[in-house]
Amino acid sequence: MTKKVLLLPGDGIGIEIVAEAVKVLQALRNDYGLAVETETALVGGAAIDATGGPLPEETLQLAREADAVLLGAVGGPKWEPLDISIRPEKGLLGLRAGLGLFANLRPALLYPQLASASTLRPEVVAGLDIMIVRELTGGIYFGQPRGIRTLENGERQGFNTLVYSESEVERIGRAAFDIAMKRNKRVCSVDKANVLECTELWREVMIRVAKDYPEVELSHMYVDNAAMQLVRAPKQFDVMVTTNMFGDILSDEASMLTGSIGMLPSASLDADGKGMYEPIHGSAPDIAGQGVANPLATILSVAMMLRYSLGEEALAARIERAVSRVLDQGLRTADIHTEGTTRVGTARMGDAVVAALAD
Ligand SMILES: NC(=O)C1=CN([C@@H]2O[C@H](COP(=O)(O)OP(=O)(O)OC[C@H]3O[C@@H](n4cnc5c(N)ncnc54)[C@H](O)[C@@H]3O)[C@@H](O)[C@H]2O)C=CC1
Ligand SMILES: CC(C)CC(=O)C(=O)O
Ligand SMILES: [Mg+2]
Repeated sequence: MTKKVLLLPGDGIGIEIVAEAVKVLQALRNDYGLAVETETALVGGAAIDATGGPLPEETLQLAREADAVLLGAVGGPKWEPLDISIRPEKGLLGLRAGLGLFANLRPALLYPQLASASTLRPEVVAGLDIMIVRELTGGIYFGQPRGIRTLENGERQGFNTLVYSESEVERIGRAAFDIAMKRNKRVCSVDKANVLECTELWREVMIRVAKDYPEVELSHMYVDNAAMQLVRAPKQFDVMVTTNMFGDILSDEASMLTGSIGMLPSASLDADGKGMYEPIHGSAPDIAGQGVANPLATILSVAMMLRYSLGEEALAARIERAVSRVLDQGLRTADIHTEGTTRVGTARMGDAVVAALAD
């Protein structure tokens, strides 16, 4: 049966990188038997400009009806501060919550060809393969109350609330342990349980969940130490499970160990495996429109889509091999360019991946 994929390019480089991912999807449809049809809808700043709001009801409905969603990125200076293309009531966070996408998988995998592009020494990152499992629909990004209020003395005060219920922690814990069972059977839960009661509960629940996975070794780490350990000895980690905000920050950090934030894909899954797929980076207004953004994180997000939502493992592996192949050819966008390699733009990188699908 033909699967439906909803494309949400969004803003800034989102438009450029999704165009390259679409080339890959089209090649898989034309030449490799992928039964897929795509539709495109508005989200983020583009939707604000066209309809007055960042998440039109029609977009949410199309996303619900689709088998999977591919998102570029949203936001930009035009819609900041307090970027309304992202905020929980309706923007990107509203889309994630509206689809129930509580489990965000962010694999920090080093392609060996990019060892010299990593911020760490090649011997420290060789073989790096971490799966960051980030809780995506709770925590401080969603907690109530929130806002900016004026105190009696006239001073203004900003406030946000970190909230997790046991069931929210348990389901993300189970997602992380299930993934660990298919990997090296080690989960490191990252919290700040020495200061925040909310994450004291998080730790308790993780310990409880671990009892159902006797083969998996559970460890705990405070987030400040985890941030340091990631740049000291990242290969100590297999699966890291953490809160929405900590996972947001740690995954951007981990991306640089793989060469660039332009290399990290992600899958955001609901309880039934339906998902939205997106690079972990944002709309990169500083390079938008220049044709230099790295499309590989988005193309690798298509591979995750094929694996997790469309049941096409062989085609997912084909994309990942193609990415490896273009790196073998020495092709690099500016963010991963190193001496002796060939600098290419966004479109040429996308075309090269399409050509390498045949290998
Ligand atoms: N999922 C989403 O839609 C996200 C949206 N944002 C939004 O994006 C906008 C920009 O946010 P920033 O904090 O600047 O984060 P960003 O991730 O957009 O950019 C950070 C830095 O990484 C570079 N970069 C990002 N992706 C790249 C790629 N594919 N190739 C080469 N270089 C790349 C950018 O040029 C920039 O120097 C903001 O409006 C923010 O709210 C931020 C993060 C995620
Ligand atoms: C809405 C933000 C949390 C976007 C972001 O930075 C991310 O998901 O990585
Ligand atoms: Mg982020």
